[in-house]
Amino acid sequence: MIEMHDVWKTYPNGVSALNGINVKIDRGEFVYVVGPSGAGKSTFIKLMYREVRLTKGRILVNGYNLERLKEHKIPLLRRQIGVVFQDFKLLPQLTAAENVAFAMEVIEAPTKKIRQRVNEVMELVGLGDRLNQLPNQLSGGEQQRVAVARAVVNNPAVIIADEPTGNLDPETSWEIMHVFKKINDQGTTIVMATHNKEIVNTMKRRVIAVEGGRIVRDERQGAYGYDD
Ligand SMILES: Nc1ncnc2c1ncn2[C@@H]1O[C@H](COP(=O)(O)OP(=O)(O)OP(=O)(O)O)[C@@H](O)[C@H]1O
Repeated sequence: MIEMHDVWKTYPNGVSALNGINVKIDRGEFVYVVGPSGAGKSTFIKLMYREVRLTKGRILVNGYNLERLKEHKIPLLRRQIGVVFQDFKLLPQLTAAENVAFAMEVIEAPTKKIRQRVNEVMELVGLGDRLNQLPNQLSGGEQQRVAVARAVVNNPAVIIADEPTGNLDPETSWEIMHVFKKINDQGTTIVMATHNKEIVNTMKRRVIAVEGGRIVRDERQGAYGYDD
């Protein structure tokens, strides 16, 4: 599903964010990426959807070699990857349902299919009764559910989430995690960078720890492993 072979990333300012990453993530896995601030977690996951370009090495995502990928094929790659951010990134002038529908409109899905699928994923995230609210009429947890619905609406093979519970209180964080678990149970691969110790320690999934741009730990049923 996702393979990195000796991947290095140096930013234009000279910061060496990743220093020789080797990893293989299989279809259907649920992977936490942990590590201290500035360790390279965001860089690691941004490489997976080509938000960041590597300096050296090779990355394969669902059969696509990311460095060889022609510009016009990038939408094809992105369709197979759903992304969830810490700050939700919803379009403020669109309703919850319209935010989710937008992700299908850009791939030119038929209108009828959009309506049906939007209802389905809004139910999946537990917001079947909030379709017409604007983001600022929703709580943080509800906004993140909309963002998760938007990420899954095109049936991606993988969801990449960067600190998705970072702005949420503990109870709301757990509600969001249950949504991610449900999506993973349906076969979608999930890669999540997080500082949430309690969630990582309770869920007991694969944990990849990054420090100084290197993978220092990779455990099947791992623990968070840091004090913060
Ligand atoms: N666009 C950029 N330009 C230059 N340096 C960057 C850029 N993005 C990240 N860095 C640097 O790369 C290193 C790794 O950053 P990254 O954001 O990947 O870490 P992180 O583990 O996700 O941190 P955090 O937990 O604080 O989000 C840091 O030294 C950071 O300052």
